[in-house]
Amino acid sequence: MNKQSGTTADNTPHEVTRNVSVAVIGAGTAGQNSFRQASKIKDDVVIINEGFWTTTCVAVGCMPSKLLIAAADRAHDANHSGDFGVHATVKIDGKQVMQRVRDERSHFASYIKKQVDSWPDHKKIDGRAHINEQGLIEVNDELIAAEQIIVATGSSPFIPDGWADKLGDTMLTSDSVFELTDLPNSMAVVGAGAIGLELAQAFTRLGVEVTLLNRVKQVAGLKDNDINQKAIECLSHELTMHLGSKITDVGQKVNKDTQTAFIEYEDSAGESRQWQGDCVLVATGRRNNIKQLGVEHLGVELDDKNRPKNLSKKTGQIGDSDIYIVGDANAHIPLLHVASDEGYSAGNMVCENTEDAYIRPPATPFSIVFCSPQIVNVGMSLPEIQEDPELEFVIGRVSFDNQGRSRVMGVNCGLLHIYACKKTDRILGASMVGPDAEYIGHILATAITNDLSIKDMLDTPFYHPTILEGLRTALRDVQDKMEIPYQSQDAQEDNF
Ligand SMILES: Cc1cc2nc3c(=O)[nH]c(=O)nc-3n(C[C@H](O)[C@H](O)[C@H](O)COP(=O)(O)OP(=O)(O)OC[C@H]3O[C@@H](n4cnc5c(N)ncnc54)[C@H](O)[C@@H]3O)c2cc1C
Ligand SMILES: NC(=O)c1ccc[n+]([C@@H]2O[C@H](COP(=O)([O-])OP(=O)(O)OC[C@H]3O[C@@H](n4cnc5c(N)ncnc54)[C@H](O)[C@@H]3O)[C@@H](O)[C@H]2O)c1
Repeated sequence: MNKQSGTTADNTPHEVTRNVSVAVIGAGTAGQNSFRQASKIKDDVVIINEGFWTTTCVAVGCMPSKLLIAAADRAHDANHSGDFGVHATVKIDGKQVMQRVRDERSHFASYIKKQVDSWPDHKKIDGRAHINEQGLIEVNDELIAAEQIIVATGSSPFIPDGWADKLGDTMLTSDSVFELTDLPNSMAVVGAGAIGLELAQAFTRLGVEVTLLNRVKQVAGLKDNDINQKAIECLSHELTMHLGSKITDVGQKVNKDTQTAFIEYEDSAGESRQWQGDCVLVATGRRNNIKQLGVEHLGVELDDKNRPKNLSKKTGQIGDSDIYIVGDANAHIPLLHVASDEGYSAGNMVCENTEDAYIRPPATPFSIVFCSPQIVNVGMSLPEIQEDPELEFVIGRVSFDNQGRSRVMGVNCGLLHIYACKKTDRILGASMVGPDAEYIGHILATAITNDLSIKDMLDTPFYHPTILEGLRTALRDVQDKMEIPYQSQDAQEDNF
């Protein structure tokens, strides 16, 4: 790829302006990790980024969303303390809520900024990169020939065709919602994936009148029907959801200085309905930023969903080429820890850092949605297990509706399914909605990653009274269904 000249766009030079060993495109979590690792060994590494250098996670993703949820949870606890005989009067200051989200975000961003500021200026290029037909990188007035390229361009909110124009200023996405200076009175959230659920519930808890619409009767993409039904039941206690709705039109009505958004939809019974309110948060998925980049000029083939073919899930390398596609850009698993690991691995690969480099194996699939109760998936999904005729499996279950500590805390709604292999006594996967699911998920991910047996797990102490005892109940149920008589205790006995 070391070509010295080429046909370039009108505003870029026809001669190569610099030759580098490695070019990283995109300075989010994945790109920054790649750059840091590659720079440990090679001096001629550049990183090109358009927009903020403080990562999607910190600027418009994981952190501001969790900050909003933190405020919402405070409001929820205060509003529901009456059940415990503790009566509080709650006043929500929307301006202060949103200001704290941004102030704390700035705090997190300052660490990243400090790191980025420490990198030499000549290695950082602020601009939008494009790969031309010669495989050279065009950015601003530069034409860069790179021996190896790491693409870490992330993903962006997907907005259905025409909605941005029709909704105008009444449309929000996760890119703009954290810039609100006050809480709206009412909001529709479209999409019941991770973003839609987390934000719809958070705004509801903060007193916004929220209506959540989703195309299918499924939340958080849950693939286990029982867990999906339970999640819908638990979330419906406080969230107005219209699942299985088909949106037929969106728009805004302008009346003097005020704008109102509307959504026309057919509900799950086929009835035509209209929603009206202050704004619409579009959370209909994200798409990887790759289509316009020109990776096809590097010999990368994309499938019909714009996912690169021949992707190494360990390093992001495309076949045995000099191209790596990491993080959300490869649309494999668009989560922070995956972007971080892939970026780190690719950075080590390109500089052949065999000294202190450890290329991590692909992580056990693991996701958490931070709604209440939380939704967690670990390892293989139920359909994946069912598709494999070799896998003889049982499903161990526990309900959290009457689980001791969950009831004590007033968070007793939930269900955990553990899928376990009869032949190997190992956990294949799990799906859950319930309290403390983030911790239960981590224990299950550790068990799968480290090949622990059900027996190993049951030999581990479970403290009483904890919500985690629910996990033990499900493990005992697995054991019972496998007919392995390690500990013949009644699976439900430790509910209290
Ligand atoms: C609201 C929200 C909440 C989330 N919550 C969680 C969570 O709780 N847990 C979790 O694990 N994940 C969460 N995620 C997902 C997580 O944020 C992403 O998986 C992760 O940030 C992706 O990192 P990345 O490095 O791949 O991309 P990014 O951080 O997006 O970096 C990509 C960079 O490339 C730049 N770029 C794009 N195209 C070009 C180009 N042509 N030239 C130059 N630069 C370019 C972009 O501007 C950007 O700066 C959340 C996401 C959102 C939106
Ligand atoms: N806690 C977390 O880990 C976390 C939090 C937020 C985001 N994320 C990441 O961000 C990614 C994107 O999240 P997301 O929630 O935007 O996407 P998603 O793909 O998970 O969910 C989108 C939802 O929108 C629905 N939808 C799509 N088009 C629609 C339409 N026209 N009308 C009604 N419903 C429609 C889909 O049925 C789906 O339920 C996630 O996959 C995840 O990787 C993770």
